[in-house]
Amino acid sequence: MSTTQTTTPAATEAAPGASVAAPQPAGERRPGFFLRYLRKGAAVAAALFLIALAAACFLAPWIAPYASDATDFAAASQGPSAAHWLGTDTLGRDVYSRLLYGGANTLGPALLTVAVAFAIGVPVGILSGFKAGRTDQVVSSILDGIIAVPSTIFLLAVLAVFPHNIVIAMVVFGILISPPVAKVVRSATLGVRAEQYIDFARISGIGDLGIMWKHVRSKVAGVIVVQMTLVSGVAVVVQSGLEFLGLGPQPPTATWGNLISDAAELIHTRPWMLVPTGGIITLTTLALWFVGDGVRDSLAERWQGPPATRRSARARKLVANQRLAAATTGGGASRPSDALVSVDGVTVSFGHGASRIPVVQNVGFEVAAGETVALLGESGCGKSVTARAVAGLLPPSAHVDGGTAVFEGKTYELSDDGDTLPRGNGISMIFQEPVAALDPSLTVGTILTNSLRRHAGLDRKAARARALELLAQVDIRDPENVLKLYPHEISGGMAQRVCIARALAADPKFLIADEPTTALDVTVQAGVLNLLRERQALTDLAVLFVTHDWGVVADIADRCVVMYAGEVVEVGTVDDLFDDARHPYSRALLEANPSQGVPGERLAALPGRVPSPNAWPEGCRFQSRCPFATAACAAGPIPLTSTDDGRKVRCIRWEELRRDAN
Ligand SMILES: Nc1ncnc2c1ncn2[C@@H]1O[C@H](COP(=O)(O)OP(=O)(O)OP(=O)(O)O)[C@@H](O)[C@H]1O
Repeated sequence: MSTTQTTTPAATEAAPGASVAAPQPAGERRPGFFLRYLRKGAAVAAALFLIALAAACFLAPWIAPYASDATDFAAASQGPSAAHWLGTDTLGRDVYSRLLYGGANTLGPALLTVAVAFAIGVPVGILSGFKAGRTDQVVSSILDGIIAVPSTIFLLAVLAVFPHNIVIAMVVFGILISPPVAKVVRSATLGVRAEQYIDFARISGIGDLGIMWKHVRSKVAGVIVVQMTLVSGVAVVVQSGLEFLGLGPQPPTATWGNLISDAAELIHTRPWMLVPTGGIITLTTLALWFVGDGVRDSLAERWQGPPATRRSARARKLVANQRLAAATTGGGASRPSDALVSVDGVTVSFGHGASRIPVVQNVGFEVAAGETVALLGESGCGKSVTARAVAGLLPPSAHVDGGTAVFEGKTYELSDDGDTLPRGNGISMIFQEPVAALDPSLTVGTILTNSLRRHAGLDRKAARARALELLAQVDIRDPENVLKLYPHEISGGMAQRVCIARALAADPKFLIADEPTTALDVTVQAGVLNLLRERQALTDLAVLFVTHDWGVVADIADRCVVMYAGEVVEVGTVDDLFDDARHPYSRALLEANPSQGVPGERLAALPGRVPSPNAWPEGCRFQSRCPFATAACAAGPIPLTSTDDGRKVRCIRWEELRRDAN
């Protein structure tokens, strides 16, 4: 008897060696868009109503029981009957038939308004939100200027020039209503732009247009659909209002506005007339809104996954202990003489004008091919800002005030957008939240094959084959199955492996890893670090590893760059730092490291906190927390001194302190 074994997607993650990546429960696969929409009763009913209404209106000449202007004075002003389901008007015309004919005359121009508003508003909104900064400011000012135009007066002026031409009026209304649409789309785009998968796409070398098309469009689609339904409703109401005022097509042409106008004249004698004429507009508008909500929710559900989990403090402590033990057998590489990447003078500030504050100043480091350099320091020291400045992925509010990166002998001036950097097959990056770094609307297969087709120029079939290979290389079992999954359907550890696979797909020479294991479960972390080491050994990848975890440093790094309050305070090999840290901050950090603790003894704490960038003191920035600080430490800026043994330290007392300690 044969048995069939089923594996959950997360369980397909491999467990390399002893550092087993514990399987995590995967999310259930979600049904497709239409099935999700069909689960929403009100939205389905609304869509059916709108389809039936539109079909009936546009087929009115064939299905309406009477002609639009067929009069029957003998049956004038009657209520609903078998012959006239919604009654007749004062000329004996069938109200139901006129509603159908009027619907075609009303819905057509209203759809034109929507088409014009979105043809203008969507691209402008996406461009403005995505480019942000100066472009956004200019576009927003223009949009504000158009919004300030009193649209009703403008429409009346248009109708004065083109009397009763409701089509032109509604096209103009489409133009006038496009700025609010653009603003809503812009806001949604600004939110998407801040997502890590956009950074990931940028560091992969995808251009702005490609990112807007592949990653932004689908995320703002829900907002666009909701706006479309809202604008459609508004267009129907505005058009009917203009026709009600007698500014649209003249009687006997049937429009919903004209029908309401006729009914309003009989409000005292035959109030019933207002029910079908006003009711159809109300029902249409409501149905549009329900459809919009249903589409938006169905789109969003496609990539909504369970919230990301962070590992516990206890787990962090455990891994730090494990890794520190490993460090005692690890050897530190000496300072590289053949740096692949040489970063110098990185200075970044946030804010504008007088409130502009530097957060990173004059930071530099080198990384050789095959080397891992850890960028280390407490939270707020400027590690991520430095790493992002080098990758050209700073948020829009940040400004690069200076800095260069020499990469493979070529010098790049660092800039706010980093557009000139050799992204993709030069520099790549992986992030702290792996699931957030993967576009939730794309499957793992699409994410990887897009990257491969772009960078390696492979066709669809070859890209798929290479994607399978890459997944196998990052120790994912059953890659065939994983290719079909969405990011929310895989575990954090597997997502980080996919991110690494994607980063490696472009065959980069320099990988920036911004705390890539911090959000992962302790055992999964070890697997990811192993994987990075393996890939590095095979490809001679240079890695900048941002972390605040000495255990991780001991596990993976060759050298350390310790940062404090926006500047580098010490540079040395891992062994140098563990055996003979020279800056009091590095020493204090090591002493406060949980894995250094002696059982039964209180762990040394590092008192105080990193000063915020607007409160950096004159002189040594660590002075207020340093037990060895003297008046000289506050006298002026402390230089980063290179020592004879190839290390660097920013402390005027380091030699004296070292002598005292010995
Ligand atoms: N978007 C931002 N706007 C204003 N200030 C910011 C912004 N991002 C970072 N900063 C400031 O820049 C400084 C450096 O932050 P950064 O994130 O680089 O620190 P970090 O050492 O990487 O810390 P963590 O480990 O917590 O990420 C901090 O003072 C922080 O408050």
